[in-house]
Amino acid sequence: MTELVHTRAELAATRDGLTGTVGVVMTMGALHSGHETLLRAARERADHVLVTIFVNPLQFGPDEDFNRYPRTIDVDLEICRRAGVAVVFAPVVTELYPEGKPRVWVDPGQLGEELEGQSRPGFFHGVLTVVLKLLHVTRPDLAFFGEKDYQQLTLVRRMVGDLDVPVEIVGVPTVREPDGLALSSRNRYLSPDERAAALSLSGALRAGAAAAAVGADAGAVLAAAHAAFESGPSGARLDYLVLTDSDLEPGPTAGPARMLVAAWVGTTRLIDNMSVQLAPYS
Ligand SMILES: Nc1ncnc2c1ncn2[C@@H]1O[C@H](COP(=O)(O)OP(=O)(O)OP(=O)(O)O)[C@@H](O)[C@H]1O
Ligand SMILES: CC(C)(CO)[C@@H](O)C(=O)[O-]
Ligand code: BAL
Repeated sequence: MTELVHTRAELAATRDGLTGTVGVVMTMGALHSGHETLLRAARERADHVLVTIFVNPLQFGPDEDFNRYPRTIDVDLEICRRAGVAVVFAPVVTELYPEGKPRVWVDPGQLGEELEGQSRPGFFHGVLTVVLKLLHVTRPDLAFFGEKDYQQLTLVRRMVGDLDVPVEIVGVPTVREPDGLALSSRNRYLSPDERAAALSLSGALRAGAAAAAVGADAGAVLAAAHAAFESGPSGARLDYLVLTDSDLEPGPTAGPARMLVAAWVGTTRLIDNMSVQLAPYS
């Protein structure tokens, strides 16, 4: 049975009653198969799975979609029940921020200002602040994050390392539609034409990965990805398309690397990323 709790006091009491290991999956709700994969991964590794559902106002800019973000709590609960989730913590905003915005925030450092942080100023300050708070109130042994939000996963790992937070962070590979589109709650904003245009993101990444697979160097990999984006379905406007090393440090590298893309499709901003293996320097 899945227990739904809304307050920190209820959560603390329920958490105290869980014996064995606890895995947390933090979400903003509007659950889809990507989230279900995280729930399964958590079930496999932990004795109990605790899910948080919270649309965190701190990570939304003034012109972003906080108000229209999909809220589907009944369906979300059913998904959690089917997945064997022990506890769902779904607080209202004032439960986590009783005095409005906190005075003290987590500073994500330089990487927090780049890529997503450059396009969404303050985004990672808001994400890391709420993640740290949710880690404190849920007290998990393990916390599961999707690679779909690769920069977020990287920064959460850095935060728990740099600030000595006693939790293991587990990354879960991106779940995609059969045609390559990464699952995302924001996909439900897309019209049929926009849904087609959204394939430009995964198409670019796949072209880059394919070039790397036949030995292209970093410059050629990036060029192949850009060319695929430009010649892909029309309607997507590129924000960034970059190649970094696996820790998101810039510069072409040999060995494991990461290609990341963000683009606007209509009024919806989508992100995606893929690992690419660059040939060793000869
Ligand atoms: N396709 C996916 N594959 C793997 N993990 C995912 C996928 N989509 C979301 N996640 C992970 O689920 C967790 C909760 O994400 P969130 O609730 O923001 O969903 P989302 O689909 O990323 O939403 P949005 O469209 O707003 O970005 C995050 O760790 C995120 O990386
Ligand atoms: C980690 C998170 C739940 C923090 O609000 C959010 O950024 C998300 O859903 O990826
Ligand atoms: N999926 C990351 C949370 C966000 O885009 O706000």
